[in-house]
Amino acid sequence: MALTLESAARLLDRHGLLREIIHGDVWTVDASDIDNADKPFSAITYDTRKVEPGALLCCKGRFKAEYLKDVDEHGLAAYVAENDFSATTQAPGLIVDDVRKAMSLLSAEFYDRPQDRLKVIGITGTKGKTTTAYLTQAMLNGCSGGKCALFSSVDNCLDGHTYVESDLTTPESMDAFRMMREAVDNGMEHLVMEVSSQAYKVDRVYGLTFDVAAFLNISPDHISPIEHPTFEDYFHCKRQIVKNCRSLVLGADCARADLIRQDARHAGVAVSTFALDGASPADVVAKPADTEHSRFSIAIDGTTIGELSLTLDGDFNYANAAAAVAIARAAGFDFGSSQARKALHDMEPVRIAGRMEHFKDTRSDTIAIVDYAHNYASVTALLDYVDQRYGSKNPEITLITGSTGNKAYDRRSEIVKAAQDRVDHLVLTFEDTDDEPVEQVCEDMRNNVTNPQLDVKIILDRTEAVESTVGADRNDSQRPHIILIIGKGNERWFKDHGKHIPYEGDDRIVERVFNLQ
Ligand SMILES: CC(=O)N[C@H]1[C@@H](OP(=O)(O)OP(=O)(O)OC[C@H]2O[C@@H](n3ccc(=O)[nH]c3=O)[C@H](O)[C@@H]2O)O[C@H](CO)[C@@H](O)[C@@H]1O[C@H](C)C(=O)N[C@@H](C)C(=O)N[C@H](CCC(=O)O)C(=O)O
Ligand SMILES: Nc1ncnc2c1ncn2[C@@H]1O[C@H](COP(=O)(O)OP(=O)(O)OP(=O)(O)O)[C@@H](O)[C@H]1O
Repeated sequence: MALTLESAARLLDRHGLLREIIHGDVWTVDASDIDNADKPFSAITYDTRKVEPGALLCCKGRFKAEYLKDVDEHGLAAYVAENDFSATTQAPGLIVDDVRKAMSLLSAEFYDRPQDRLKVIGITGTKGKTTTAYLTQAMLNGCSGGKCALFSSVDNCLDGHTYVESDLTTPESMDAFRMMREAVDNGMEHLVMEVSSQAYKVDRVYGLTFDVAAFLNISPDHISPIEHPTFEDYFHCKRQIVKNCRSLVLGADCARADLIRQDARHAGVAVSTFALDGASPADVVAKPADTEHSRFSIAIDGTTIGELSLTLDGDFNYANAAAAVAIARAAGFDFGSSQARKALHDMEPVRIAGRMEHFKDTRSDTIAIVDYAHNYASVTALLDYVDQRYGSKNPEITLITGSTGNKAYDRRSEIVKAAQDRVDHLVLTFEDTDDEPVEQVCEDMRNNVTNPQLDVKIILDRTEAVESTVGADRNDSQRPHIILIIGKGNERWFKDHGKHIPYEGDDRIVERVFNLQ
């Protein structure tokens, strides 16, 4: 059904969000007092620069009245806001208590509730969201003939096969519902999406019920004045997914799993679990099938359904694969049938640019790994992998890392804490920032080093940091070398003072220096 001023007002009122409608001198809660209240809006936007005749505008975030300067000439039909802008526009205003919640509800209606036509899967957790989302999409795509869409922090995919770089982990609600509509129109039946803590903090998924939600793990991250003031707030935001789903998949080893189970009990939501073998008991378990940990078997309810060998290395990625199996099962996939082997097989080739990418030098015994680890949990997982896979060769390990400026301050100590007793050399370098000087971020990290044996260098220019470390002459060295370059993945830009600045990319620099291009 088309969205009109009348139906928008009714919807907002039903959700207790509508204060009043203001149009010139008219203040009312009855939309029929406003001319054209039954005329469908032609478009919906949160950006005045995109207003077209007949559009509904949501004024959210750090919106300023001055943005409304030309909107009447562009034909604005109405706006939704927490403030009265009748002094700046002649369009009627739906004045609400919370514009972000209003925007989510209105966008869903404007796009004709595409979520009702999709099986929607939401994945949250501190680490593994993107990987689990890709693995789940591969499996659901395989069993549905390519009908699974994806919203992730790397790419969005609205047709099962075309991947377009994304801006946010979880899109703004309006963008999410617009993309869901496009996915439905493209014939998609499933949507797998990452759900960040910010998504709940700023109501990007308000009113959305996930058919299946996954809560992978939780550890401190994203703590800063512009993200979450405390770990409690970060965790609280993520926990909202539990009461907004029909079925929950939970990492059996997730910290504070008991609290998440309580949330699920209170919400009447069924819980199933996944884990790596040897940890907590779980419904879906991944267990190494060889000593190299390059193959794992997957068991559901104690019965092995098959084995898989992922292109993505690392035990943690098999935990992510077990999560994907548990998610697909909760979404209704029948692993009891002969399809189980194919489902596991569908996950094997999944690669995610910039995650666990290995590069072998042809001239020395050196391996460089480009990965997206950037907090305590992921750096620990990465070093556990290095230990498990290469530890017997006693390699010399160098870690090249920075940490983001202006936010996630806890990472500066946590990355150092995870690495300082497990690597030989630490190279601190550029990472995304806003206006905080990168020198300061690197100095903060250096000040967290307490291991006097650790060789620490600051090389602010990231290209130089990677080039000089990867290109160092190692011909005389007795030990093999592992160089871990983390935190940027395959990103081809830096964020600096709110702008994207082109960057060659960690992976490409390694390929160039190793002569692999
Ligand atoms: C805190 C937050 O959620 N900020 C997001 C938000 O900003 P905002 O609403 O304040 O928007 P703004 O850019 O200040 O502008 C205010 C409004 O004025 C409008 N405008 C602006 C200019 C104009 O001429 N006319 C006009 O109408 C803008 O379209 C906007 O709607 O809306 C923007 C797009 O609409 C987002 O890009 C932006 O995310 C910022 C950039 C961001 O990076 N946030 C991070 C913290 C984030 O969300 N991260 C999470 C987690 C990542 C993880 O887990 O690793 C994520 O989900 O990505
Ligand atoms: N299950 C896991 N446990 C611990 N570390 C993991 C796990 N899965 C992935 N990692 C590590 O975290 C990094 C990021 O993985 P991924 O992108 O899948 O997580 P994410 O939750 O989407 O992260 P972010 O929120 O930072 O985008 C990987 O490069 C790897 O180092």
